[in-house]
Amino acid sequence: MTRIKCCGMTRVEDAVLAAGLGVDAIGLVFTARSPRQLGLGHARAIARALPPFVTTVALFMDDEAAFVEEVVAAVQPDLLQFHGSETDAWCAQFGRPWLKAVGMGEGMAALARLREHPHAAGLLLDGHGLGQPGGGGQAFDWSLMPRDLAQPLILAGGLHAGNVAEAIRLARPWGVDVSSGIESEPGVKDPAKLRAFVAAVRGA
Ligand SMILES: O=C(O)c1ccccc1N[C@@H]1O[C@H](COP(=O)(O)O)[C@@H](O)[C@H]1O
Repeated sequence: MTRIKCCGMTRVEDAVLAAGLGVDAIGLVFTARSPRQLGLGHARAIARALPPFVTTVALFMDDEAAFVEEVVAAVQPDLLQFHGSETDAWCAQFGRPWLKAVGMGEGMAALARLREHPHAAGLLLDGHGLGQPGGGGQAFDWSLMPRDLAQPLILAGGLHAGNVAEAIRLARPWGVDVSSGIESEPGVKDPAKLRAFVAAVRGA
């Protein structure tokens, strides 16, 4: 069964709906390089509204270590997600499991970077280019998804209800991650798109 993460949640009701639909993980964005950035109190309210067995993921992009620690202390996320140029050793300092996002915008040239994060709990392959933020609905060539890495691979970038089944068929990921593909505008999730996305993954 393909796991589902819905990222960039900004409203309690959207996160609770996603959990009720069986979504496995909810992403909360803390980097200032996003229109979905949350304050600590807001993020805590969303995290506390979630039922057991739903993973909360805190997303950062080249943020200061002190800021990451502040978020960890206040929100107690289950998993961290790093989207910038963070090294394997830097990501390890928080004593929490993490996902390392790698932008696949450069195609084959990006594949080598996937091997630079052996201690990440999983690798998230996103459609953006090197140094660019995600969350913009940019897909990559799914046939580039490697088959020889030990870590779970999460497919992200430009997914929506209309293409996710084909993406799963081609890339065979451990999980999928979606943000803008279930929104009506940046940061505002659309319940109908969310339902359709979950149904498409379950039907794949
Ligand atoms: O969501 C954001 O605003 C964001 C900002 C900076 C880095 C990553 C971000 N989101 C991540 O981008 C991917 C794909 O998003 P989309 O589905 O293409 O809109 C996803 O992993 C989000 O976690």
